[in-house]
Amino acid sequence: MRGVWTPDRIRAAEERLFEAVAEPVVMRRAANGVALHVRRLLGERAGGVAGRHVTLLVGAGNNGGDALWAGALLRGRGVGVTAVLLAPDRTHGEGLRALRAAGGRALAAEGSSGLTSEAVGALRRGDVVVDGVVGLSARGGLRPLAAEAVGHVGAPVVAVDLPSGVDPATGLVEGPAVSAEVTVTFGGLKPCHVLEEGAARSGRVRLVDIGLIPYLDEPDFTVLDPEDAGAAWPVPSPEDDKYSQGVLGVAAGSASFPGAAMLTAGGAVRTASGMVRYAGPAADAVRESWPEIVATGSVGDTGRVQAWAVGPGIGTGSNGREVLARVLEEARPVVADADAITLLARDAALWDARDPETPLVLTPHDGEFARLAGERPEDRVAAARETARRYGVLLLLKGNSTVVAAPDGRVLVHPSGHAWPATAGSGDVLTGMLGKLLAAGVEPLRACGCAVLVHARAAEIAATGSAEHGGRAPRVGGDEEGRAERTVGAPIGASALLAAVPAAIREVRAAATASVR
Ligand SMILES: NC(=O)C1=CN([C@@H]2O[C@H](COP(=O)(O)OP(=O)(O)OC[C@H]3O[C@@H](n4cnc5c(N)ncnc54)[C@H](OP(=O)(O)O)[C@@H]3O)[C@@H](O)[C@H]2O)[C@@H](O)CC1
Ligand SMILES: [K+]
Repeated sequence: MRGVWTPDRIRAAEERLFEAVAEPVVMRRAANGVALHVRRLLGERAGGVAGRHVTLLVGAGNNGGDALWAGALLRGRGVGVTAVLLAPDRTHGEGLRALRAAGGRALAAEGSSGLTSEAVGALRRGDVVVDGVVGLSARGGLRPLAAEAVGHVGAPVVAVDLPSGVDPATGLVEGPAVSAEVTVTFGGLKPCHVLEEGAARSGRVRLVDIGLIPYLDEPDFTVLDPEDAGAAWPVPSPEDDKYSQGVLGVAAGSASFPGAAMLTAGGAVRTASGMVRYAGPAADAVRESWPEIVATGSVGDTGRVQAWAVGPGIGTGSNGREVLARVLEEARPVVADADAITLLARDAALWDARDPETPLVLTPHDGEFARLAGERPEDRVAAARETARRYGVLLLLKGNSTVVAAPDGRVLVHPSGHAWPATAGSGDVLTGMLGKLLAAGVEPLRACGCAVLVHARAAEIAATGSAEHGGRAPRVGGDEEGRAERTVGAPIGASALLAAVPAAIREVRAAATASVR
């Protein structure tokens, strides 16, 4: 599990650190980390370090200072280094002196009409480009000269702290921005590394210890790693029977639209052993697809369950409303998706059926969220947190970066880095998976985080066939640590995702086992 801190809180921790350790010492630590990861990337992409060429794109602040110091260190390893200075009269003085003393070159980016041809040549020549344009103090989209320079970068980029052009606090991008192969950040992750377009633009994020950790407070939110999901995933113990592992009730689909029922129920069956009961008009179709499910026609006939998954395909008319009200009255943990969210958004009386002490998880995409909150989410973390608090629910806001907020203010984010789950019926599978984790007694916020992570990984496995490669996706360029965007894949449907859920579970469980060795 990794913490994520807002830029303001990182800065506050930095202030406390600087009372104990001189600022230039901290900057040298940061630059050491940058130089290390540049060397690694040169090894991967240029086949070695000495004799290769690195271009630094340097802005006016300390972010540029980090890049210049890293350049000086790289000179010491025989790397040719050219710094392109976007603001020569405001460049970090000590960093520039260090680079020049080490034999690096520096040139002004701007000529009489935009970028000089020398600057363009340097940006094109680098085997790796270091992005030191702007870091934590970034405001708005890239300035025109910086934007023009970024447009000429063709080589793989190591971003210092964050990819320039990405808003540090939200991950949103306005106009041109750097797409990094590797982002080297300091002390703690920032929201831009895991949210919105920033997550994909950050590439592989590498955290460097600059001595900040003791000065950081509680993180603003956290990111689960595969080993966290693996450690929490329920598996039967020798004392277990089918009931003790948690029984899930599924109320989804209709006679004319049985697909939602089959996918939701399937998500539950593939997630954990134990038992799944189905209640609704698609009982025959569900029995046929999933003979292990006990299927009945209505919620009232279902028998005891430990949790409910309700909503996909139940409709938003009176039948759907009745099903949802009946499920809520049982005072068991509930995951409510799709039509159930629409019903809850427009019918305040439905909330009266709910026991406020019992966990209720809502899993909206942005459109459904707008029905609940009155507007589409902009700052997704703040929006999810506020809506979770207002309704007293766990709010799982689906998207490329999925945000899960608990009513007590805790937030988990899952940056999937790929969009393979964006396929019809995929949300139904997630609802079933999450319901089964709730039925098994997994703490609700963690259950949400685990379900989202495994669901996203299952989609990736289905799209790329990566489970056939020993659990690792085949990567373009042979980079085993590369991110999902560089994975070769083919579009999938939700049934393929569902079929890959066990492989994804095995993978996270293997990661958990490896991490305790
Ligand atoms: N404190 C420390 O010792 C440590 C700090 N560390 C490092 O320092 C970084 C923070 O440094 P920082 O605060 O100096 O600001 P920084 O992000 O470099 O940018 C400021 C300049 O950029 C400009 N600018 C703004 N927006 C822009 C845009 N959209 N497009 C283009 N330009 C834009 C703005 O220009 P102005 O508005 O003045 O014209 C301003 O002058 C942090 O990310 C980390 O790398 C590490 O070494 C650890 C120790
Ligand atoms: K940067």
